[in-house]
Amino acid sequence: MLQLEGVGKRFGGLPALDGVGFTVPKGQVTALIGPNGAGKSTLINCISGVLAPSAGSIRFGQAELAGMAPHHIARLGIARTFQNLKLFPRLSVLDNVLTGLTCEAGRSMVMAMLRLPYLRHRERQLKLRALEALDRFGLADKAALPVSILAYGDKKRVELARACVSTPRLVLLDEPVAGLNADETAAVGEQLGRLRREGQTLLLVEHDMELVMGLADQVVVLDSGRCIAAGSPAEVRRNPLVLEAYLGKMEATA
Ligand SMILES: Nc1ncnc2c1ncn2[C@@H]1O[C@H](COP(=O)(O)OP(=O)(O)OP(=O)(O)O)[C@@H](O)[C@H]1O
Repeated sequence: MLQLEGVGKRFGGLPALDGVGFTVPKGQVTALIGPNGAGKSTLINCISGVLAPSAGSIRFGQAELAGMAPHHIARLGIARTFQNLKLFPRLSVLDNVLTGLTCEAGRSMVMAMLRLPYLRHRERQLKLRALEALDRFGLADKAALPVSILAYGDKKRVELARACVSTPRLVLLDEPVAGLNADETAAVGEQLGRLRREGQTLLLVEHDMELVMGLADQVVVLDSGRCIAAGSPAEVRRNPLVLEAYLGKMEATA
């Protein structure tokens, strides 16, 4: 579904990504792991169009994503969450989730000004979908609240609902449980597990190894901008390069 080949990204001459290549198969969960500064967020930003890669190819079906604008990439069916939340603090929870449907709603802006009955019906449909998405992530009772008053864990779930509301072909998740307590992590893990069972293709960046190992079909390991391993969770877990580069470091700091 998503195919990366030789992806590179330089910041002021320094390589953050160097020749990264792997495939994200349809209907599977691919986890991207690696120590701090390995280049995981940079890669997610290159795939979603926030950054243009300096080299290589990122193919999504027939489309080449490298250098494409984020809104074009979103329109192809790729949604994402952010490591540092990017919600609209002045909007309600429901309206934040509705922004995940702008690709579908935007086309009818001019018609919306005409207040045609069809459009009022369409608006209701979009609201219903947003409410359904909130319900799936256990937030239906908070729909009308300003998002700014929500606890951090709830805000993370609003981002997930916004990413999933458009039923995207691929969801990119940048550290969905970072900063959550054990109960909140378990709840999000359960919700991601449900998405997986429903056949949602996910590319997940996460430091929580328990979540990664329980959820991923394939694990890709980055270290200093390079892909050093890829395989099933069991294969990656016993790969000496990974143990040295990543898990070893974690144990050393534990
Ligand atoms: N906008 C930027 N300008 C300059 N350097 C950057 C920029 N963004 C990232 N980098 C550098 O690129 C490298 C990769 O960073 P990145 O945030 O992608 O790593 P990461 O694997 O996501 O780390 P973490 O797990 O801590 O989030 C780091 O050395 C970082 O300092």
